Amino acid sequence: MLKHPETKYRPMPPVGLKDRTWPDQVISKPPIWMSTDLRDGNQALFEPMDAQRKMRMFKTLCAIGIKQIEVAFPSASQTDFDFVRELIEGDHIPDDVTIEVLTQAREDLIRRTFESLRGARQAIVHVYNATAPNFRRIVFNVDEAGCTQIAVNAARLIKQLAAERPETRWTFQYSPEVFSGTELPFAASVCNAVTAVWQPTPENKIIFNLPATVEMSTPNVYADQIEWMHRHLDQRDSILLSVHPHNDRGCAVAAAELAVMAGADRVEGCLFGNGERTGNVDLVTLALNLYTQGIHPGLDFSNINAVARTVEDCNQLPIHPRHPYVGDLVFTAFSGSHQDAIKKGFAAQKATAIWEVPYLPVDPADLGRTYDSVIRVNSQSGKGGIAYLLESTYGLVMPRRLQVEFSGVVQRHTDATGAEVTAQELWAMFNAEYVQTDEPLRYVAHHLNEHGHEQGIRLELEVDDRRVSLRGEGNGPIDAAVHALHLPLVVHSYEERALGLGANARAVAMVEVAMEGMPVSTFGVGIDPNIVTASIRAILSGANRLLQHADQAEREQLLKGLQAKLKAVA
Ligand SMILES: CC(=O)SCCNC(=O)CCNC(=O)[C@H](O)C(C)(C)COP(=O)(O)OP(=O)(O)OC[C@H]1O[C@@H](n2cnc3c(N)ncnc32)[C@H](O)[C@@H]1OP(=O)(O)O
Ligand SMILES: CC(C)C(=O)C(=O)O
Repeated sequence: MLKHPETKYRPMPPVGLKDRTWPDQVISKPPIWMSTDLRDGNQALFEPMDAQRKMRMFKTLCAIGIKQIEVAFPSASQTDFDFVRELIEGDHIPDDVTIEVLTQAREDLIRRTFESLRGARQAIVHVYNATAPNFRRIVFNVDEAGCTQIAVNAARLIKQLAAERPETRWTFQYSPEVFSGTELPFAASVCNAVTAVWQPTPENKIIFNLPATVEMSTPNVYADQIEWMHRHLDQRDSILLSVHPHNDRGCAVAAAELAVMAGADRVEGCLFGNGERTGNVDLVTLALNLYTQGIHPGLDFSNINAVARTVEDCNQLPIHPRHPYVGDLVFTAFSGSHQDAIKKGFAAQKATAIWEVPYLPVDPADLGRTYDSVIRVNSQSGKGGIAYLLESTYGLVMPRRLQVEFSGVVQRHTDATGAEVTAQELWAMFNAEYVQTDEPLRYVAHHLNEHGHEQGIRLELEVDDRRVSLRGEGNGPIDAAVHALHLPLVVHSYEERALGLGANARAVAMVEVAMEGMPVSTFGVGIDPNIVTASIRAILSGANRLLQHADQAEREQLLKGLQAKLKAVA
């Protein structure tokens, strides 16, 4: 990097449009979308698409609902020429779709381009020449008049060749290439010269496409450039004003949106932002940005993953996992406070039609994406995400204090491994930590009996590998089981819930227990088809976990009553 970049690079001058109106505009309808995936996108690939991939892309674009599709640069290669012929001769073009083709402003190329379009019902012929001063000087070695003449000559030839083929409904399009770096009065004067040749009417409009061939400025400057042209083009009511932003500064989406606010009627771009260098503007992001404002973009991304896989296959380029709306990770929250807010948001969402889930600008389901991947757990996660995964995957609804306790268990694991844990791994950890805790007390069976007003229980356990039978009484089965254990056990809370539905339903009981004389409480969990068995298992789980956390002296003290009982029954 240079210490003094000002010695090598010049800042883009502002347009100085003092009475600009675009900042106050609100986009209330979608622009006309034009896909250039098969042209600008295709020319930017390691390997341009073959005929099959081109056809797959074309059909996908049609299925999404794009009505103008730049299908080729027919004079550039036989593949491109043949593809246009196949579309026309194979009758692959839906009636409401217009194909477009690009050509340089050169006679031989324009003639070849028209040849490729023979027999088309309707077509847009798109011609360009670069108008920026460095192109005039370095590439073409022409002055302004010479540059204008290239455009005018091409416009004349196109008009003439179209008139010779009246069976096709023609639309003409002209791009002053590198508009973003062209002096505005000159850009307008070239366009107006082309208008004078093509003589459009409001019923038979022409298209002027103003490309940010290289994105050179902040998007507000591009918006000023577009508004300036919008005001200075002759016969504006006979012109569709189109933009073609590239993404060199990473602002193409913003530039396109501001350009539409500034008067553009049409946007050219590619799906997921493919295209030369940093890409063309991403049509999917633009469309879904509109959608999240409550404006239907007229494009269908209700199965966005399928579109993404097709585009990746056609382009042989991967889509970034953080790409807006479509990336694998864009509906995923790892961090705890996000997970907590999303979990609460989903619950609150059931009561309202307007989408309000925090952190999610769009309902993933609208794009055919599932909630499964919304919340993922790693060391940045909190109890909300863990609880969400166990609830959404296994139907386990944990009391808040159990969520807090279990998230400590998960946190120790994720801190140690540094890895993400799946819902299946969480469930296994939960079972190992709570449900399968049977040391030193292992449940074998129980038998209930009535003792007057009291509930009696005979509890069959294995204690340190010894089978024992303990009796207790209480005001219910849980109380009776606690008494049977002869442990100084206090039950702080008890919750039971169903896991699953119908014949496969099981009960889950969750108790918070403490030992008298010990400062800590902990949870025990039991799962069983029978609710009483689940509850007794939960008590044993809680007792075992307390005993495991006690030191040797505490453990002996706590087990004193039970040991005495065991001696007595031996
Ligand atoms: C910004 C964009 O994406 S524009 C689209 C760019 N896409 C492509 O270029 C892909 C397709 N193009 C090609 O395959 C080739 O350029 C072809 C087949 C069309 C033409 O190839 P060639 O005849 O070999 O010419 P080449 O591409 O090298 O062009 C150079 C000549 O065309 C002239 N030229 C370039 N663009 C234009 C234009 N838009 N209008 C008029 N003349 C032009 C140049 O000044 C140069 O002229 P010179 O030879 O007299 O100096
Ligand atoms: C031909 C034009 C529209 C182009 O692709 C560009 O300028 O980026």
